[in-house]
Amino acid sequence: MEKQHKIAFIGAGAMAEAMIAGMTKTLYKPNQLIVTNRANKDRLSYLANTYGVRTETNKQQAVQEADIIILAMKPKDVANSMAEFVSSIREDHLIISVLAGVATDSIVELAKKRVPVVRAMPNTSAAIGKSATAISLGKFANEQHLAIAKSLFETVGLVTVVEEHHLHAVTALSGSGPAYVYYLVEAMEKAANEIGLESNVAKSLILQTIIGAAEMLKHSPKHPSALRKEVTSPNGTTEAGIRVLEAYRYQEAMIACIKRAMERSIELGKELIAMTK
Ligand SMILES: NC(=O)C1=CN([C@@H]2O[C@H](COP(=O)(O)OP(=O)(O)OC[C@H]3O[C@@H](n4cnc5c(N)ncnc54)[C@H](O)[C@@H]3O)[C@@H](O)[C@H]2O)C=CC1
Ligand SMILES: O=C(O)[C@@H]1CCC=N1
Repeated sequence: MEKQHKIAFIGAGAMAEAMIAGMTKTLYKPNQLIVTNRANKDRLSYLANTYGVRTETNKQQAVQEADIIILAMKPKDVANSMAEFVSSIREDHLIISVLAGVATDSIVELAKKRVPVVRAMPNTSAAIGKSATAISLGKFANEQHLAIAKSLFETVGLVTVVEEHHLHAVTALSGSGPAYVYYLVEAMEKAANEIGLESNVAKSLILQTIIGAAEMLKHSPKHPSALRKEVTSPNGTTEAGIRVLEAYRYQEAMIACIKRAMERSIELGKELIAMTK
């Protein structure tokens, strides 16, 4: 039987919870997960009560007990956080970082050891096993570490392996991606309200429309633009609506959004390097 890894989460926010929710629904027993955060004990109690995971306020203790350390704090907090448990990091640990923008080399430097690091970019759909996660290896990580990280993230969705420099793009696209979809839904809900639909009716219609379109994208061999054209009758309602989106440069806005998110990922990595110099 495969070894049951003990996993210490350092950081217990939105992303950690999404992973914990997904992981405890599948391969992991709650007692394999030890969760720590900066100081919020109520948050730890909530996670213990909701998922049955163990919580720990002593990060050194959590790290010592674990085989895998998952870094899940904000990028700006990683240096201070790792300083709290650096003496407990061993070279036989596997560190998995989900931090946006932060290079594996920066994590190795903060660990002050030749420790294997896997950098991952999941998204919050991990909570329901639907994350799109990309991972890449740091300089001391090998194929075995990759396999461990891959199987961990496969419990919460799809996993793809990319070269590390591509993780900035991945972060902008699929790490932040759920927020772009939620933003669209928010706009659709506002519109529905303004054109007089009752909110419950609108919600279920919007939800089914998004799910239906996503399933079409998944199962149809057609390009998204072909699927769009099938909805767009000449001189019909969709064409009239899309003309407005074009006037507002909707596609250009989305492209600019994703490019700016990618730039921000690069900035976050550089800000950490500047902070730790
Ligand atoms: N929220 C998302 O959709 C995604 C987030 N990420 C990455 O995940 C990381 C966490 O993001 P969120 O969960 O959204 O943030 P969050 O703000 O919800 O959670 C951050 C957590 O870090 C903890 N923390 C801060 N300083 C600490 C310290 N010194 N020691 C231990 N814990 C400490 C906080 O107590 C909190 O539990 C970020 O680096 C982000 O780039 C990656 C993919 C998606
Ligand atoms: O907004 C952020 O920085 C994080 C990374 C990807 C999603 N949330």
